[in-house]
Amino acid sequence: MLIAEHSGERAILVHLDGNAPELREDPHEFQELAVSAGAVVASFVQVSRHQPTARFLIGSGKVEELRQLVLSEGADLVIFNHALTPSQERNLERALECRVLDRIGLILDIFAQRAQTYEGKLQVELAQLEHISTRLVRSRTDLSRQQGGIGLRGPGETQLESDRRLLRVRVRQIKSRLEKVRNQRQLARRSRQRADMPSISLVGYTNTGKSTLFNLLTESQVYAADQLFATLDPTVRRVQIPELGAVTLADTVGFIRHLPHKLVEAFRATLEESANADLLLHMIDAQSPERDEQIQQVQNVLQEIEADDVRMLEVYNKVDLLDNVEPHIQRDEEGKPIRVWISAYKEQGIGLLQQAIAELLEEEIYIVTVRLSQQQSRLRAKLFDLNAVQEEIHAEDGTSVLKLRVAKMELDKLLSHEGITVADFFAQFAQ
Ligand SMILES: Nc1nc2c(ncn2[C@@H]2O[C@H](COP(=O)(O)OP(=O)(O)OP(=O)(O)O)[C@@H](O)[C@H]2O)c(=O)[nH]1
Ligand SMILES: [Mg+2]
Repeated sequence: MLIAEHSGERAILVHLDGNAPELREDPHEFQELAVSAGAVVASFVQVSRHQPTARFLIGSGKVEELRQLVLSEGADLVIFNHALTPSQERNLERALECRVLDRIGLILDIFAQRAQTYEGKLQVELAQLEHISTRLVRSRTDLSRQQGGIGLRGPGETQLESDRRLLRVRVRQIKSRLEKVRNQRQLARRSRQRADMPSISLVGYTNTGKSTLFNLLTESQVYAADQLFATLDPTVRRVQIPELGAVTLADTVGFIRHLPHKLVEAFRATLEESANADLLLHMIDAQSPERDEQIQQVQNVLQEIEADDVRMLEVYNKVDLLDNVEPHIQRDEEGKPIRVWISAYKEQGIGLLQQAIAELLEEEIYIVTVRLSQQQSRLRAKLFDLNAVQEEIHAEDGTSVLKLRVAKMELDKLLSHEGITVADFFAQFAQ
């Protein structure tokens, strides 16, 4: 299943044209996926087939053509740009005498190659095992039907039984390990929240430039490349936004259309970081011919992970490749930034982006200096409990001057417990 082990394998790509929704994949993206997995494209075959067949997905005449092509090209594997059922995959492998991979297997393979962290690796392995296990179950049914079942509990089936048992054990093991890692990550997230820094998550279709922007803003060196799914593991860094202060910025895995459901499941936990962010930066490749479709795909996934109600700023990237578009901020009727046009690569419009981020997040936090007397020691203690105090200066007259930076919601809650309105608090204490 893994292409990784022998990168540079020669692959024949098969893409079906058709009207059915599951056939509406992008042939260009398919090539990029295959290359991202390390395959050498020996041949690209476009098959027009309005009614995919159950046995092979494609017609048997086409299967024969493909078999010839496998021979003449000396191909190592044939990759389909669509989901194959386990039995289609097996029928094709037999007929073509060659390894066959479907779209899900291909994406899983790329994920397996890219995963860096312990958690990422576990997630991919889980998705792969689950992908394999459906295939094992089906082959057992096929086998018993073929052999009539009676007296045929031969070694084949025993092997399958024990394979399945091993799979189940491994799946359980991975799930419990994942649970542990996730608990740790949640703790880390809580402590970030306690530090009371607004959090920003970069989301978007794969290859739109998220990591390029991340590196630029955080002055770090996350892997950015002209490959699909260059980033798999979320990276979180602290960065200073002028006019705003410190925030956390997370780079995340890129999305893709028809992301296999198993993978959305597997990466749910990491993507959920995005659902907890104060602001999403939705990176968009402004010059992609597939731009609108990609935006829609990302919206769908955001909905699935329940992050669609998080405040969002669209970042139209790669303006350097567009004619007649300069970096700028687009605003809604109320004047709120909704879209920023930039080039992360050429470092154009970055100041505008930071400005738009500051404007959007400023609404969420108070940054204010207050002077409290000794009578307000209780209030002072509560502000410290909230981690709202960035700096304290004790004045000679016994008052203390506090530099506050606090989420609006949290301060509102605290003050209402204390029986003070926000307006009164500012009127009495703000400097
Ligand atoms: N021309 C141009 N290319 C860009 C720009 N920003 C990024 N790129 C290129 O786009 C490609 C993808 O960039 P990445 O930053 O890896 O994209 P990503 O969104 O992190 O991709 P995944 O991690 O795969 O989701 C790289 O080749 C970048 O050099 C830009 O503003 N202009
Ligand atoms: Mg990336």
